[in-house]
Formats: sequence, structure tokens, C-alpha cells
Amino acid sequence: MPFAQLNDVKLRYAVDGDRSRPALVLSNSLGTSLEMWDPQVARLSEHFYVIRYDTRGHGQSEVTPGPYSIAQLGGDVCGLLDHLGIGRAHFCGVSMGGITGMWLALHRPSRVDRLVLSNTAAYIGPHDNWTARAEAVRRDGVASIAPAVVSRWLTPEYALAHPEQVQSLIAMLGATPAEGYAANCIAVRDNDLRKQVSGIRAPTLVIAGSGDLPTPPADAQYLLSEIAHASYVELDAAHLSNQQQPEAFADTVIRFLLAD
Ligand SMILES: O=C(O)CCC(=O)CC(=O)O
Repeated sequence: MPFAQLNDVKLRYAVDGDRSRPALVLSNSLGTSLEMWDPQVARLSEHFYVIRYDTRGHGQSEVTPGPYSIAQLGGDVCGLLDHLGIGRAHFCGVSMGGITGMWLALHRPSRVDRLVLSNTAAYIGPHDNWTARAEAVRRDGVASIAPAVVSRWLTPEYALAHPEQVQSLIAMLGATPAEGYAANCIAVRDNDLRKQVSGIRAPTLVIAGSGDLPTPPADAQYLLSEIAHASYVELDAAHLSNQQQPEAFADTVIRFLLAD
């Protein structure tokens, strides 16, 4: 897979689909890599020029010295679009990826066409838990927290019925570099866009998971109530609804992005 050398970071990315189609950027959640989008990429690339990347500090992207900020992660998306010669794109992010999308829509609105905010929130607390999580992974490695974190990504019933998917997500999370994970924990910890999201002007789809504990439907409904041109879909899923409901997730995103 190719790498883009930006100002201060090298990002791994992948492109799928015909370059003449509208561009769609997919942004991963904390502790995943661009492979988190494998269940959707074939469907999405029938309609879009799909750009996926490993967020700074994740997957095979560079781990630059932390802590990171959401502004830095948003700047990376602009740098990647510049690298690819793309001015404006649809943007879809899960959790931390969704926060990156909110930042872009607020601070670089000319780069964002339509916005999909999945399993995310304007603020994900509590503050001290992020500090403790960053310290834990620096001390004991990301693998030490992987089973507990992945238990929040899929509902218990679904996880029981899909043990191989659970193991694969635990492996993806466990492969995240500890310093990169910790630096991104601080970016999530220090982000609070609750008073700003009403400034988002991009047409926005908010996707919630009915069983999402880290970013419950109430967080999604807050985004719905604050963002002027927002719609809402709730899927029967936990925190990573694109993993638990791969087809419904792809259908929902495609319907929204292609609507008149
Ligand atoms: O998933 C994210 O990007 C941030 C929220 C998070 O890590 C939730 C969790 O699994 O505890």
C-alpha cells in the first residue's frame, strides 16, 4: 500500500474505485487501522473514489512524538487530500474518525462535501479515563487492554456468535503502537466540540449503535439536535457499527451520499 509523506508525518493510505467518481475519505476509530473498512470498501467503491488511511500513530502510519490533537489529525486529512490532488471530499469517520470529521467540517469546510459521523460524540469523557488508558498502554502495551476494549465494539450476543471477528479485532487493536495509541487517547481526551458543532454546515448523517456504550445514542442525538442539516440512523450494533452491521452500514452511507 502507498504512503504519503506529509509535512511532519508519513501516512499509509489506500485508494479504491474510479478516480473520476466523487471522493470519499474513511477515517478509522481509535486502535484500528484502515482495514477496519474492509467490510465496506467493495460496495462503497462502486460509487466513490474511496480513500482510506491509517490515522497518525496507527497501523503502519508513522508514530510521531505525541501527544496529538484533533486539529493535527484534521490537518493530516487535508495534507493527504493535497497529496492526492483532491480539493473536496465526502468524509465518513467512526468514533475518533468522526471527531476528526467534525473538526474538518468546522475548520476546513471547503474540504468537506457531505459528512457521516458514526458512533461518535462531540465530547467523549471522562477526562481521567483517557489519561489512565494512555498510561496503561505505555506501561503494559495495547494488547493488555485489547479484550476489554473490543468487548465494547460488538454487542455481547454478536461477539459470542462471531469469535473469529472478535479475535481479528483484538489482533488489529493489539498491533497498534503503544505510543501512537497513547498519543491519540490524549487527542480524544482534550477534544470538546459540544459548543461548536452547531457551526457545522455540511449535510450530515449521524449513525448511532443502539448498544454503543462509549458513545451512546444520546451523544448521536445531541449531534442531530445541534447540526442544522443532519439526519439520524440507529443500527442494532455496539461501538463499531460498521463491523457489526457491515451491509446496513454501507447501504445507509451510500443512500445518504447519493441522495439529491
Ligand atoms: O473508538 C474511538 O475512536 C474512541 C472511543 C473508544 O476508544 C471507545 C472504547 O472502545 O472504549
